[in-house]
Amino acid sequence: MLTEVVLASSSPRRTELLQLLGVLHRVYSIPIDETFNKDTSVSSNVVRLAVEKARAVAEQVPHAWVIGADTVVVCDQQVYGKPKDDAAALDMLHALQGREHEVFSGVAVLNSRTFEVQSGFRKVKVKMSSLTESDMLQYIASREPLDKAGAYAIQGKGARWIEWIEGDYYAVVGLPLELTSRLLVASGYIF
Ligand SMILES: Cc1cn([C@H]2C[C@H](O)[C@@H](COP(=O)(O)OP(=O)(O)OP(=O)(O)O)O2)c(=O)[nH]c1=O
Repeated sequence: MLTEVVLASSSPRRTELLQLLGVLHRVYSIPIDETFNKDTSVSSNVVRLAVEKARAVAEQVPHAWVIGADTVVVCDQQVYGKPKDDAAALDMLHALQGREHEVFSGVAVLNSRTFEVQSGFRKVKVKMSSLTESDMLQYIASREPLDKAGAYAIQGKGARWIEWIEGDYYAVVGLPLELTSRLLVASGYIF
């Protein structure tokens, strides 16, 4: 019998999104090495990292559904995670502005009693409008880009420059909710 849901994430957005579903949970995050493996696809990397985040927590928490997730932005075969500083954020915004790119979000639900895993990913196309140099510098000065993959937040001030998306909005924010619900149900969670 599993007794609780644990979100293995330090992202305040992910806990807010999980709350939208009405899934009571606590947050417990253990940092892992998030280095991408260049020999495998982006989708398999985000799924692997989601599983690793969940597994690290599952080792400490018995009898839980442990949820892990990972989100990256891809443009021109370049993979963008969270920028390490302002200069990296500026480089990312330069690369993405005026272009279409893809957001990949992997999710894993791990049963910490059996270590059985349900996992998957969502890919979303996003079109960002053109930004001036001053738009980018002002946006970085707001600090919003610093903890976001691709250096923007669709759910924040970055929304000013999102022309359209094709796919699950919640996957861009960091937790695809339809997929997460499906994985929870497949793991025996009852809504
Ligand atoms: C593209 C985009 C990303 N993001 C966020 C979602 C994720 O929090 C972050 C990507 O980094 P992740 O490494 O996926 O997650 P994290 O470091 O924030 O949290 P943890 O690893 O502990 O789970 O970027 C947005 O909030 N809005 C957006 O529009």
